[in-house]
Amino acid sequence: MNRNDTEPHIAHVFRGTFVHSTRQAPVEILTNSLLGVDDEGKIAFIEKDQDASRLSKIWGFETSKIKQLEQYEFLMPGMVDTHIHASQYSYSGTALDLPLLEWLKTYTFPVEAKYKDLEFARNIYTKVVRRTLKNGTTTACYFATIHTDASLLLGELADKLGQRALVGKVCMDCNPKVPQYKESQDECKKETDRFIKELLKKKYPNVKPVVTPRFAPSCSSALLSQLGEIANNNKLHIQSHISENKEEVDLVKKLFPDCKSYTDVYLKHNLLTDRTVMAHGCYLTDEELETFHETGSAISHCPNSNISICSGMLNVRNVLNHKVKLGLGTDVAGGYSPSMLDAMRRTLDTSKALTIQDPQHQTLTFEEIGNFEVGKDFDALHVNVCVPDGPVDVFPGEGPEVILEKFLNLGDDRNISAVYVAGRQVVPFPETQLSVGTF
Ligand SMILES: O=c1[nH]c(=O)c2nc[nH]c2[nH]1
Ligand SMILES: [Zn+2]
Repeated sequence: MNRNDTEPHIAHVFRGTFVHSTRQAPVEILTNSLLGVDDEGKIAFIEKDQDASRLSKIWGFETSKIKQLEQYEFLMPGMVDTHIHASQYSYSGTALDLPLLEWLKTYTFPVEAKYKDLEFARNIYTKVVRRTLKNGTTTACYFATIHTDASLLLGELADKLGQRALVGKVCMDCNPKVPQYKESQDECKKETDRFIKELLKKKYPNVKPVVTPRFAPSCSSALLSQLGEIANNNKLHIQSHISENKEEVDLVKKLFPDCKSYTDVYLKHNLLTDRTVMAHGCYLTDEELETFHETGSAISHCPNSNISICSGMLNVRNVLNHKVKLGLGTDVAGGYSPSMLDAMRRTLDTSKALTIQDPQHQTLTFEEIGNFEVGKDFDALHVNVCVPDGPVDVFPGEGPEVILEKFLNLGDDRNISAVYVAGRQVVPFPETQLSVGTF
């Protein structure tokens, strides 16, 4: 039963409570268990405690090295932010007083135009990667800006700080209201090719490019076609926005009169694939949701943003009934919080608001939050619900279910004592990374 030397070795073993979700059970809590992570960052085993000495022989670790989690501590899967604008982080928490199209013109485009300056970009991109990691985002699907070099820098920083990321150089060749912030169709294509080539050349293990048309109103039909082709030829992920706000949906109807719906615009340009993530989708019809299901495209639900800039309320229950893949996103800075705990809470708030409007609506419960399975990368949060002066109080008799629910509803980054991505501990930050650069 002993292992040979060519097999990976065990890097960490934890004993205690592990929270995960499986296909059968949205939330499963394993108590008194052992979880081993190998030196390739993969979960090697999850077993009951009493097997410690047998496991130590099989896997060749010393039982004295087991890290014991205490009563109010547990490990849970890292959180995935499926939609966040790294470039908008500088003004998150402000500028929430305009609807989408005016918000873009007034706040967003002028700020994004500044990312031509790489030092400006370095400061904000360092901060957003650190802030999201500290809040437990182990994977982020980022929009950057139209600038290739700054977008490459975001990829470099995510790699250096240890976050798993998809990074998108934003593509837009139409911007009548702020014409200085766009590229020509030709530049967009060339720069997207360069961005993909240079990012892939770095061979970062956990950072990859994602093809990123901003949204249909900022892209010509020719550009959308080219981006569809690039994504499909290179088997890359695609991200964009869809049906966020009513004015935007009407605008798309005018701009693409030959398409029968917003979804049809992306479908016709080969942008709906099983690697596509579209943010929002508040106004998608049942027929459009069927197209999402058929193409395997996913929706990123961004409830903070949807409420903050008064866009709409996505009926997640209906999306799930259509068996469309769904993830959650912060949509910083339309959403004001960089925390995925906030995204989970707002998801439930929105669902409850829909129930208030229509008591027949079936309110959501805790969403699927990722899972730990043997062979999966160990992207995990070490949670401690009981930290001095923290946001949560615990009381006698509270078991792991209550402790988990309190963390999800009341916890914050003070309760996230460590973050692991692919087995590497990335939070707390190493001493060498403690200085953050300029203001
Ligand atoms: O919430 C949003 N943020 C954006 O930056 C954006 N661009 C197009 N559509 C958008 N929606
Ligand atoms: Zn967005």
